[in-house]
Amino acid sequence: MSPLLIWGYWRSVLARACHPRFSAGYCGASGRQGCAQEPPVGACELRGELDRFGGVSVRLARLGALDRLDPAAFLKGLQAAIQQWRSEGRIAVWLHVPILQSRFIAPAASLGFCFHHAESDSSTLTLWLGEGPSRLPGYATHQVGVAGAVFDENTRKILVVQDRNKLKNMWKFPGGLSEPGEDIGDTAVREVFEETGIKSEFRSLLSIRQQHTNPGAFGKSDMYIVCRLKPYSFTINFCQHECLRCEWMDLNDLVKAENTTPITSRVARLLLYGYREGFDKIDLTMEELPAVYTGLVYKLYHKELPENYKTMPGMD
Ligand SMILES: NC(=O)C1=CN([C@@H]2O[C@H](COP(=O)(O)OP(=O)(O)OC[C@H]3O[C@@H](n4cnc5c(N)ncnc54)[C@H](O)[C@@H]3O)[C@@H](O)[C@H]2O)C=CC1
Ligand SMILES: [Mg+2]
Repeated sequence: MSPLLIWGYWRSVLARACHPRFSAGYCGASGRQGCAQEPPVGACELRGELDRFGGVSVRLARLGALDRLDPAAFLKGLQAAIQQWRSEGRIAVWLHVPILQSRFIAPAASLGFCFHHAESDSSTLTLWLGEGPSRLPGYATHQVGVAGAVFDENTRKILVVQDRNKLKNMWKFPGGLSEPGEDIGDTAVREVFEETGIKSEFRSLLSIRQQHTNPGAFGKSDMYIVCRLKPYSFTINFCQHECLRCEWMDLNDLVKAENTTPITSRVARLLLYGYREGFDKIDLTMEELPAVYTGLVYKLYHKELPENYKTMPGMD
């Protein structure tokens, strides 16, 4: 296909996207106009989608002939489409760009698009078309780190490490960054095992620290959560890449230690309190509950609620 023909093809795709039919239905929607009613074949996968807030989502991966379209032609097409979307009262455009078609990012940016977020194989740009400042939600704002305070009640020992590659050698709890879709407790158990070789199980959540403009979080905010874990193996086999030292330390010694971080020292005191007065004083325990609308489940963490309070209909 000549560049002109390709452009003609793509323009017709955009025209289809801009056509009132576009605003009346969208691919995959259980609405008035399903894909089956939309000639020609393939048109529905080439169209943008209208979201429930009045924004338009355009997925370049679905526009096949785009492989051979040059950025200047894309710029013109996008300009015309934006004009159309404005006239239709659309509030925003979401442009999803596969990494191999990143040459379209600069033309989009020249029309006012900004990065919203990127995944490993694509980026998403947005353009606000509505009144006033953008009301589009931002992307992820925090990195989540989780540490495991592995405490052995029988010996009163707590598992601590010193990180390699740190300027100061401070005792701290083993831990690391949560992976996408990973439960907090699972992160703690996994990181403890990877860094120390100790097997453990989740007991409770003890503390949450929130810190902004964290250098370790690429300047974003950091949420650092410490969990109480119960060990069921005791032989240390620590990771030489990540840790310099690892040991079972008497909890009292950690409370008194000077070469430790403030958060470790505070959580050590919390554990000592729980050990002496009962862990129910310090534990936020976890329960899995069903999400009302999505059919998914979630984990809820809070102080233990007595059984009769869980089921009681109300209070006078
Ligand atoms: N107060 C405390 O006791 C401390 C809390 N934290 C918190 O722990 C969480 C992160 O835990 P980590 O143990 O750091 O994560 P992690 O256990 O997932 O380890 C990160 C790994 O990535 C490596 N790494 C980091 N940046 C790198 C780079 N630019 N190039 C190559 N390798 C790199 C590190 O050497 C380490 O091996 C965060 O939430 C942080 O705020 C971290 C240190 C101390
Ligand atoms: Mg770590």
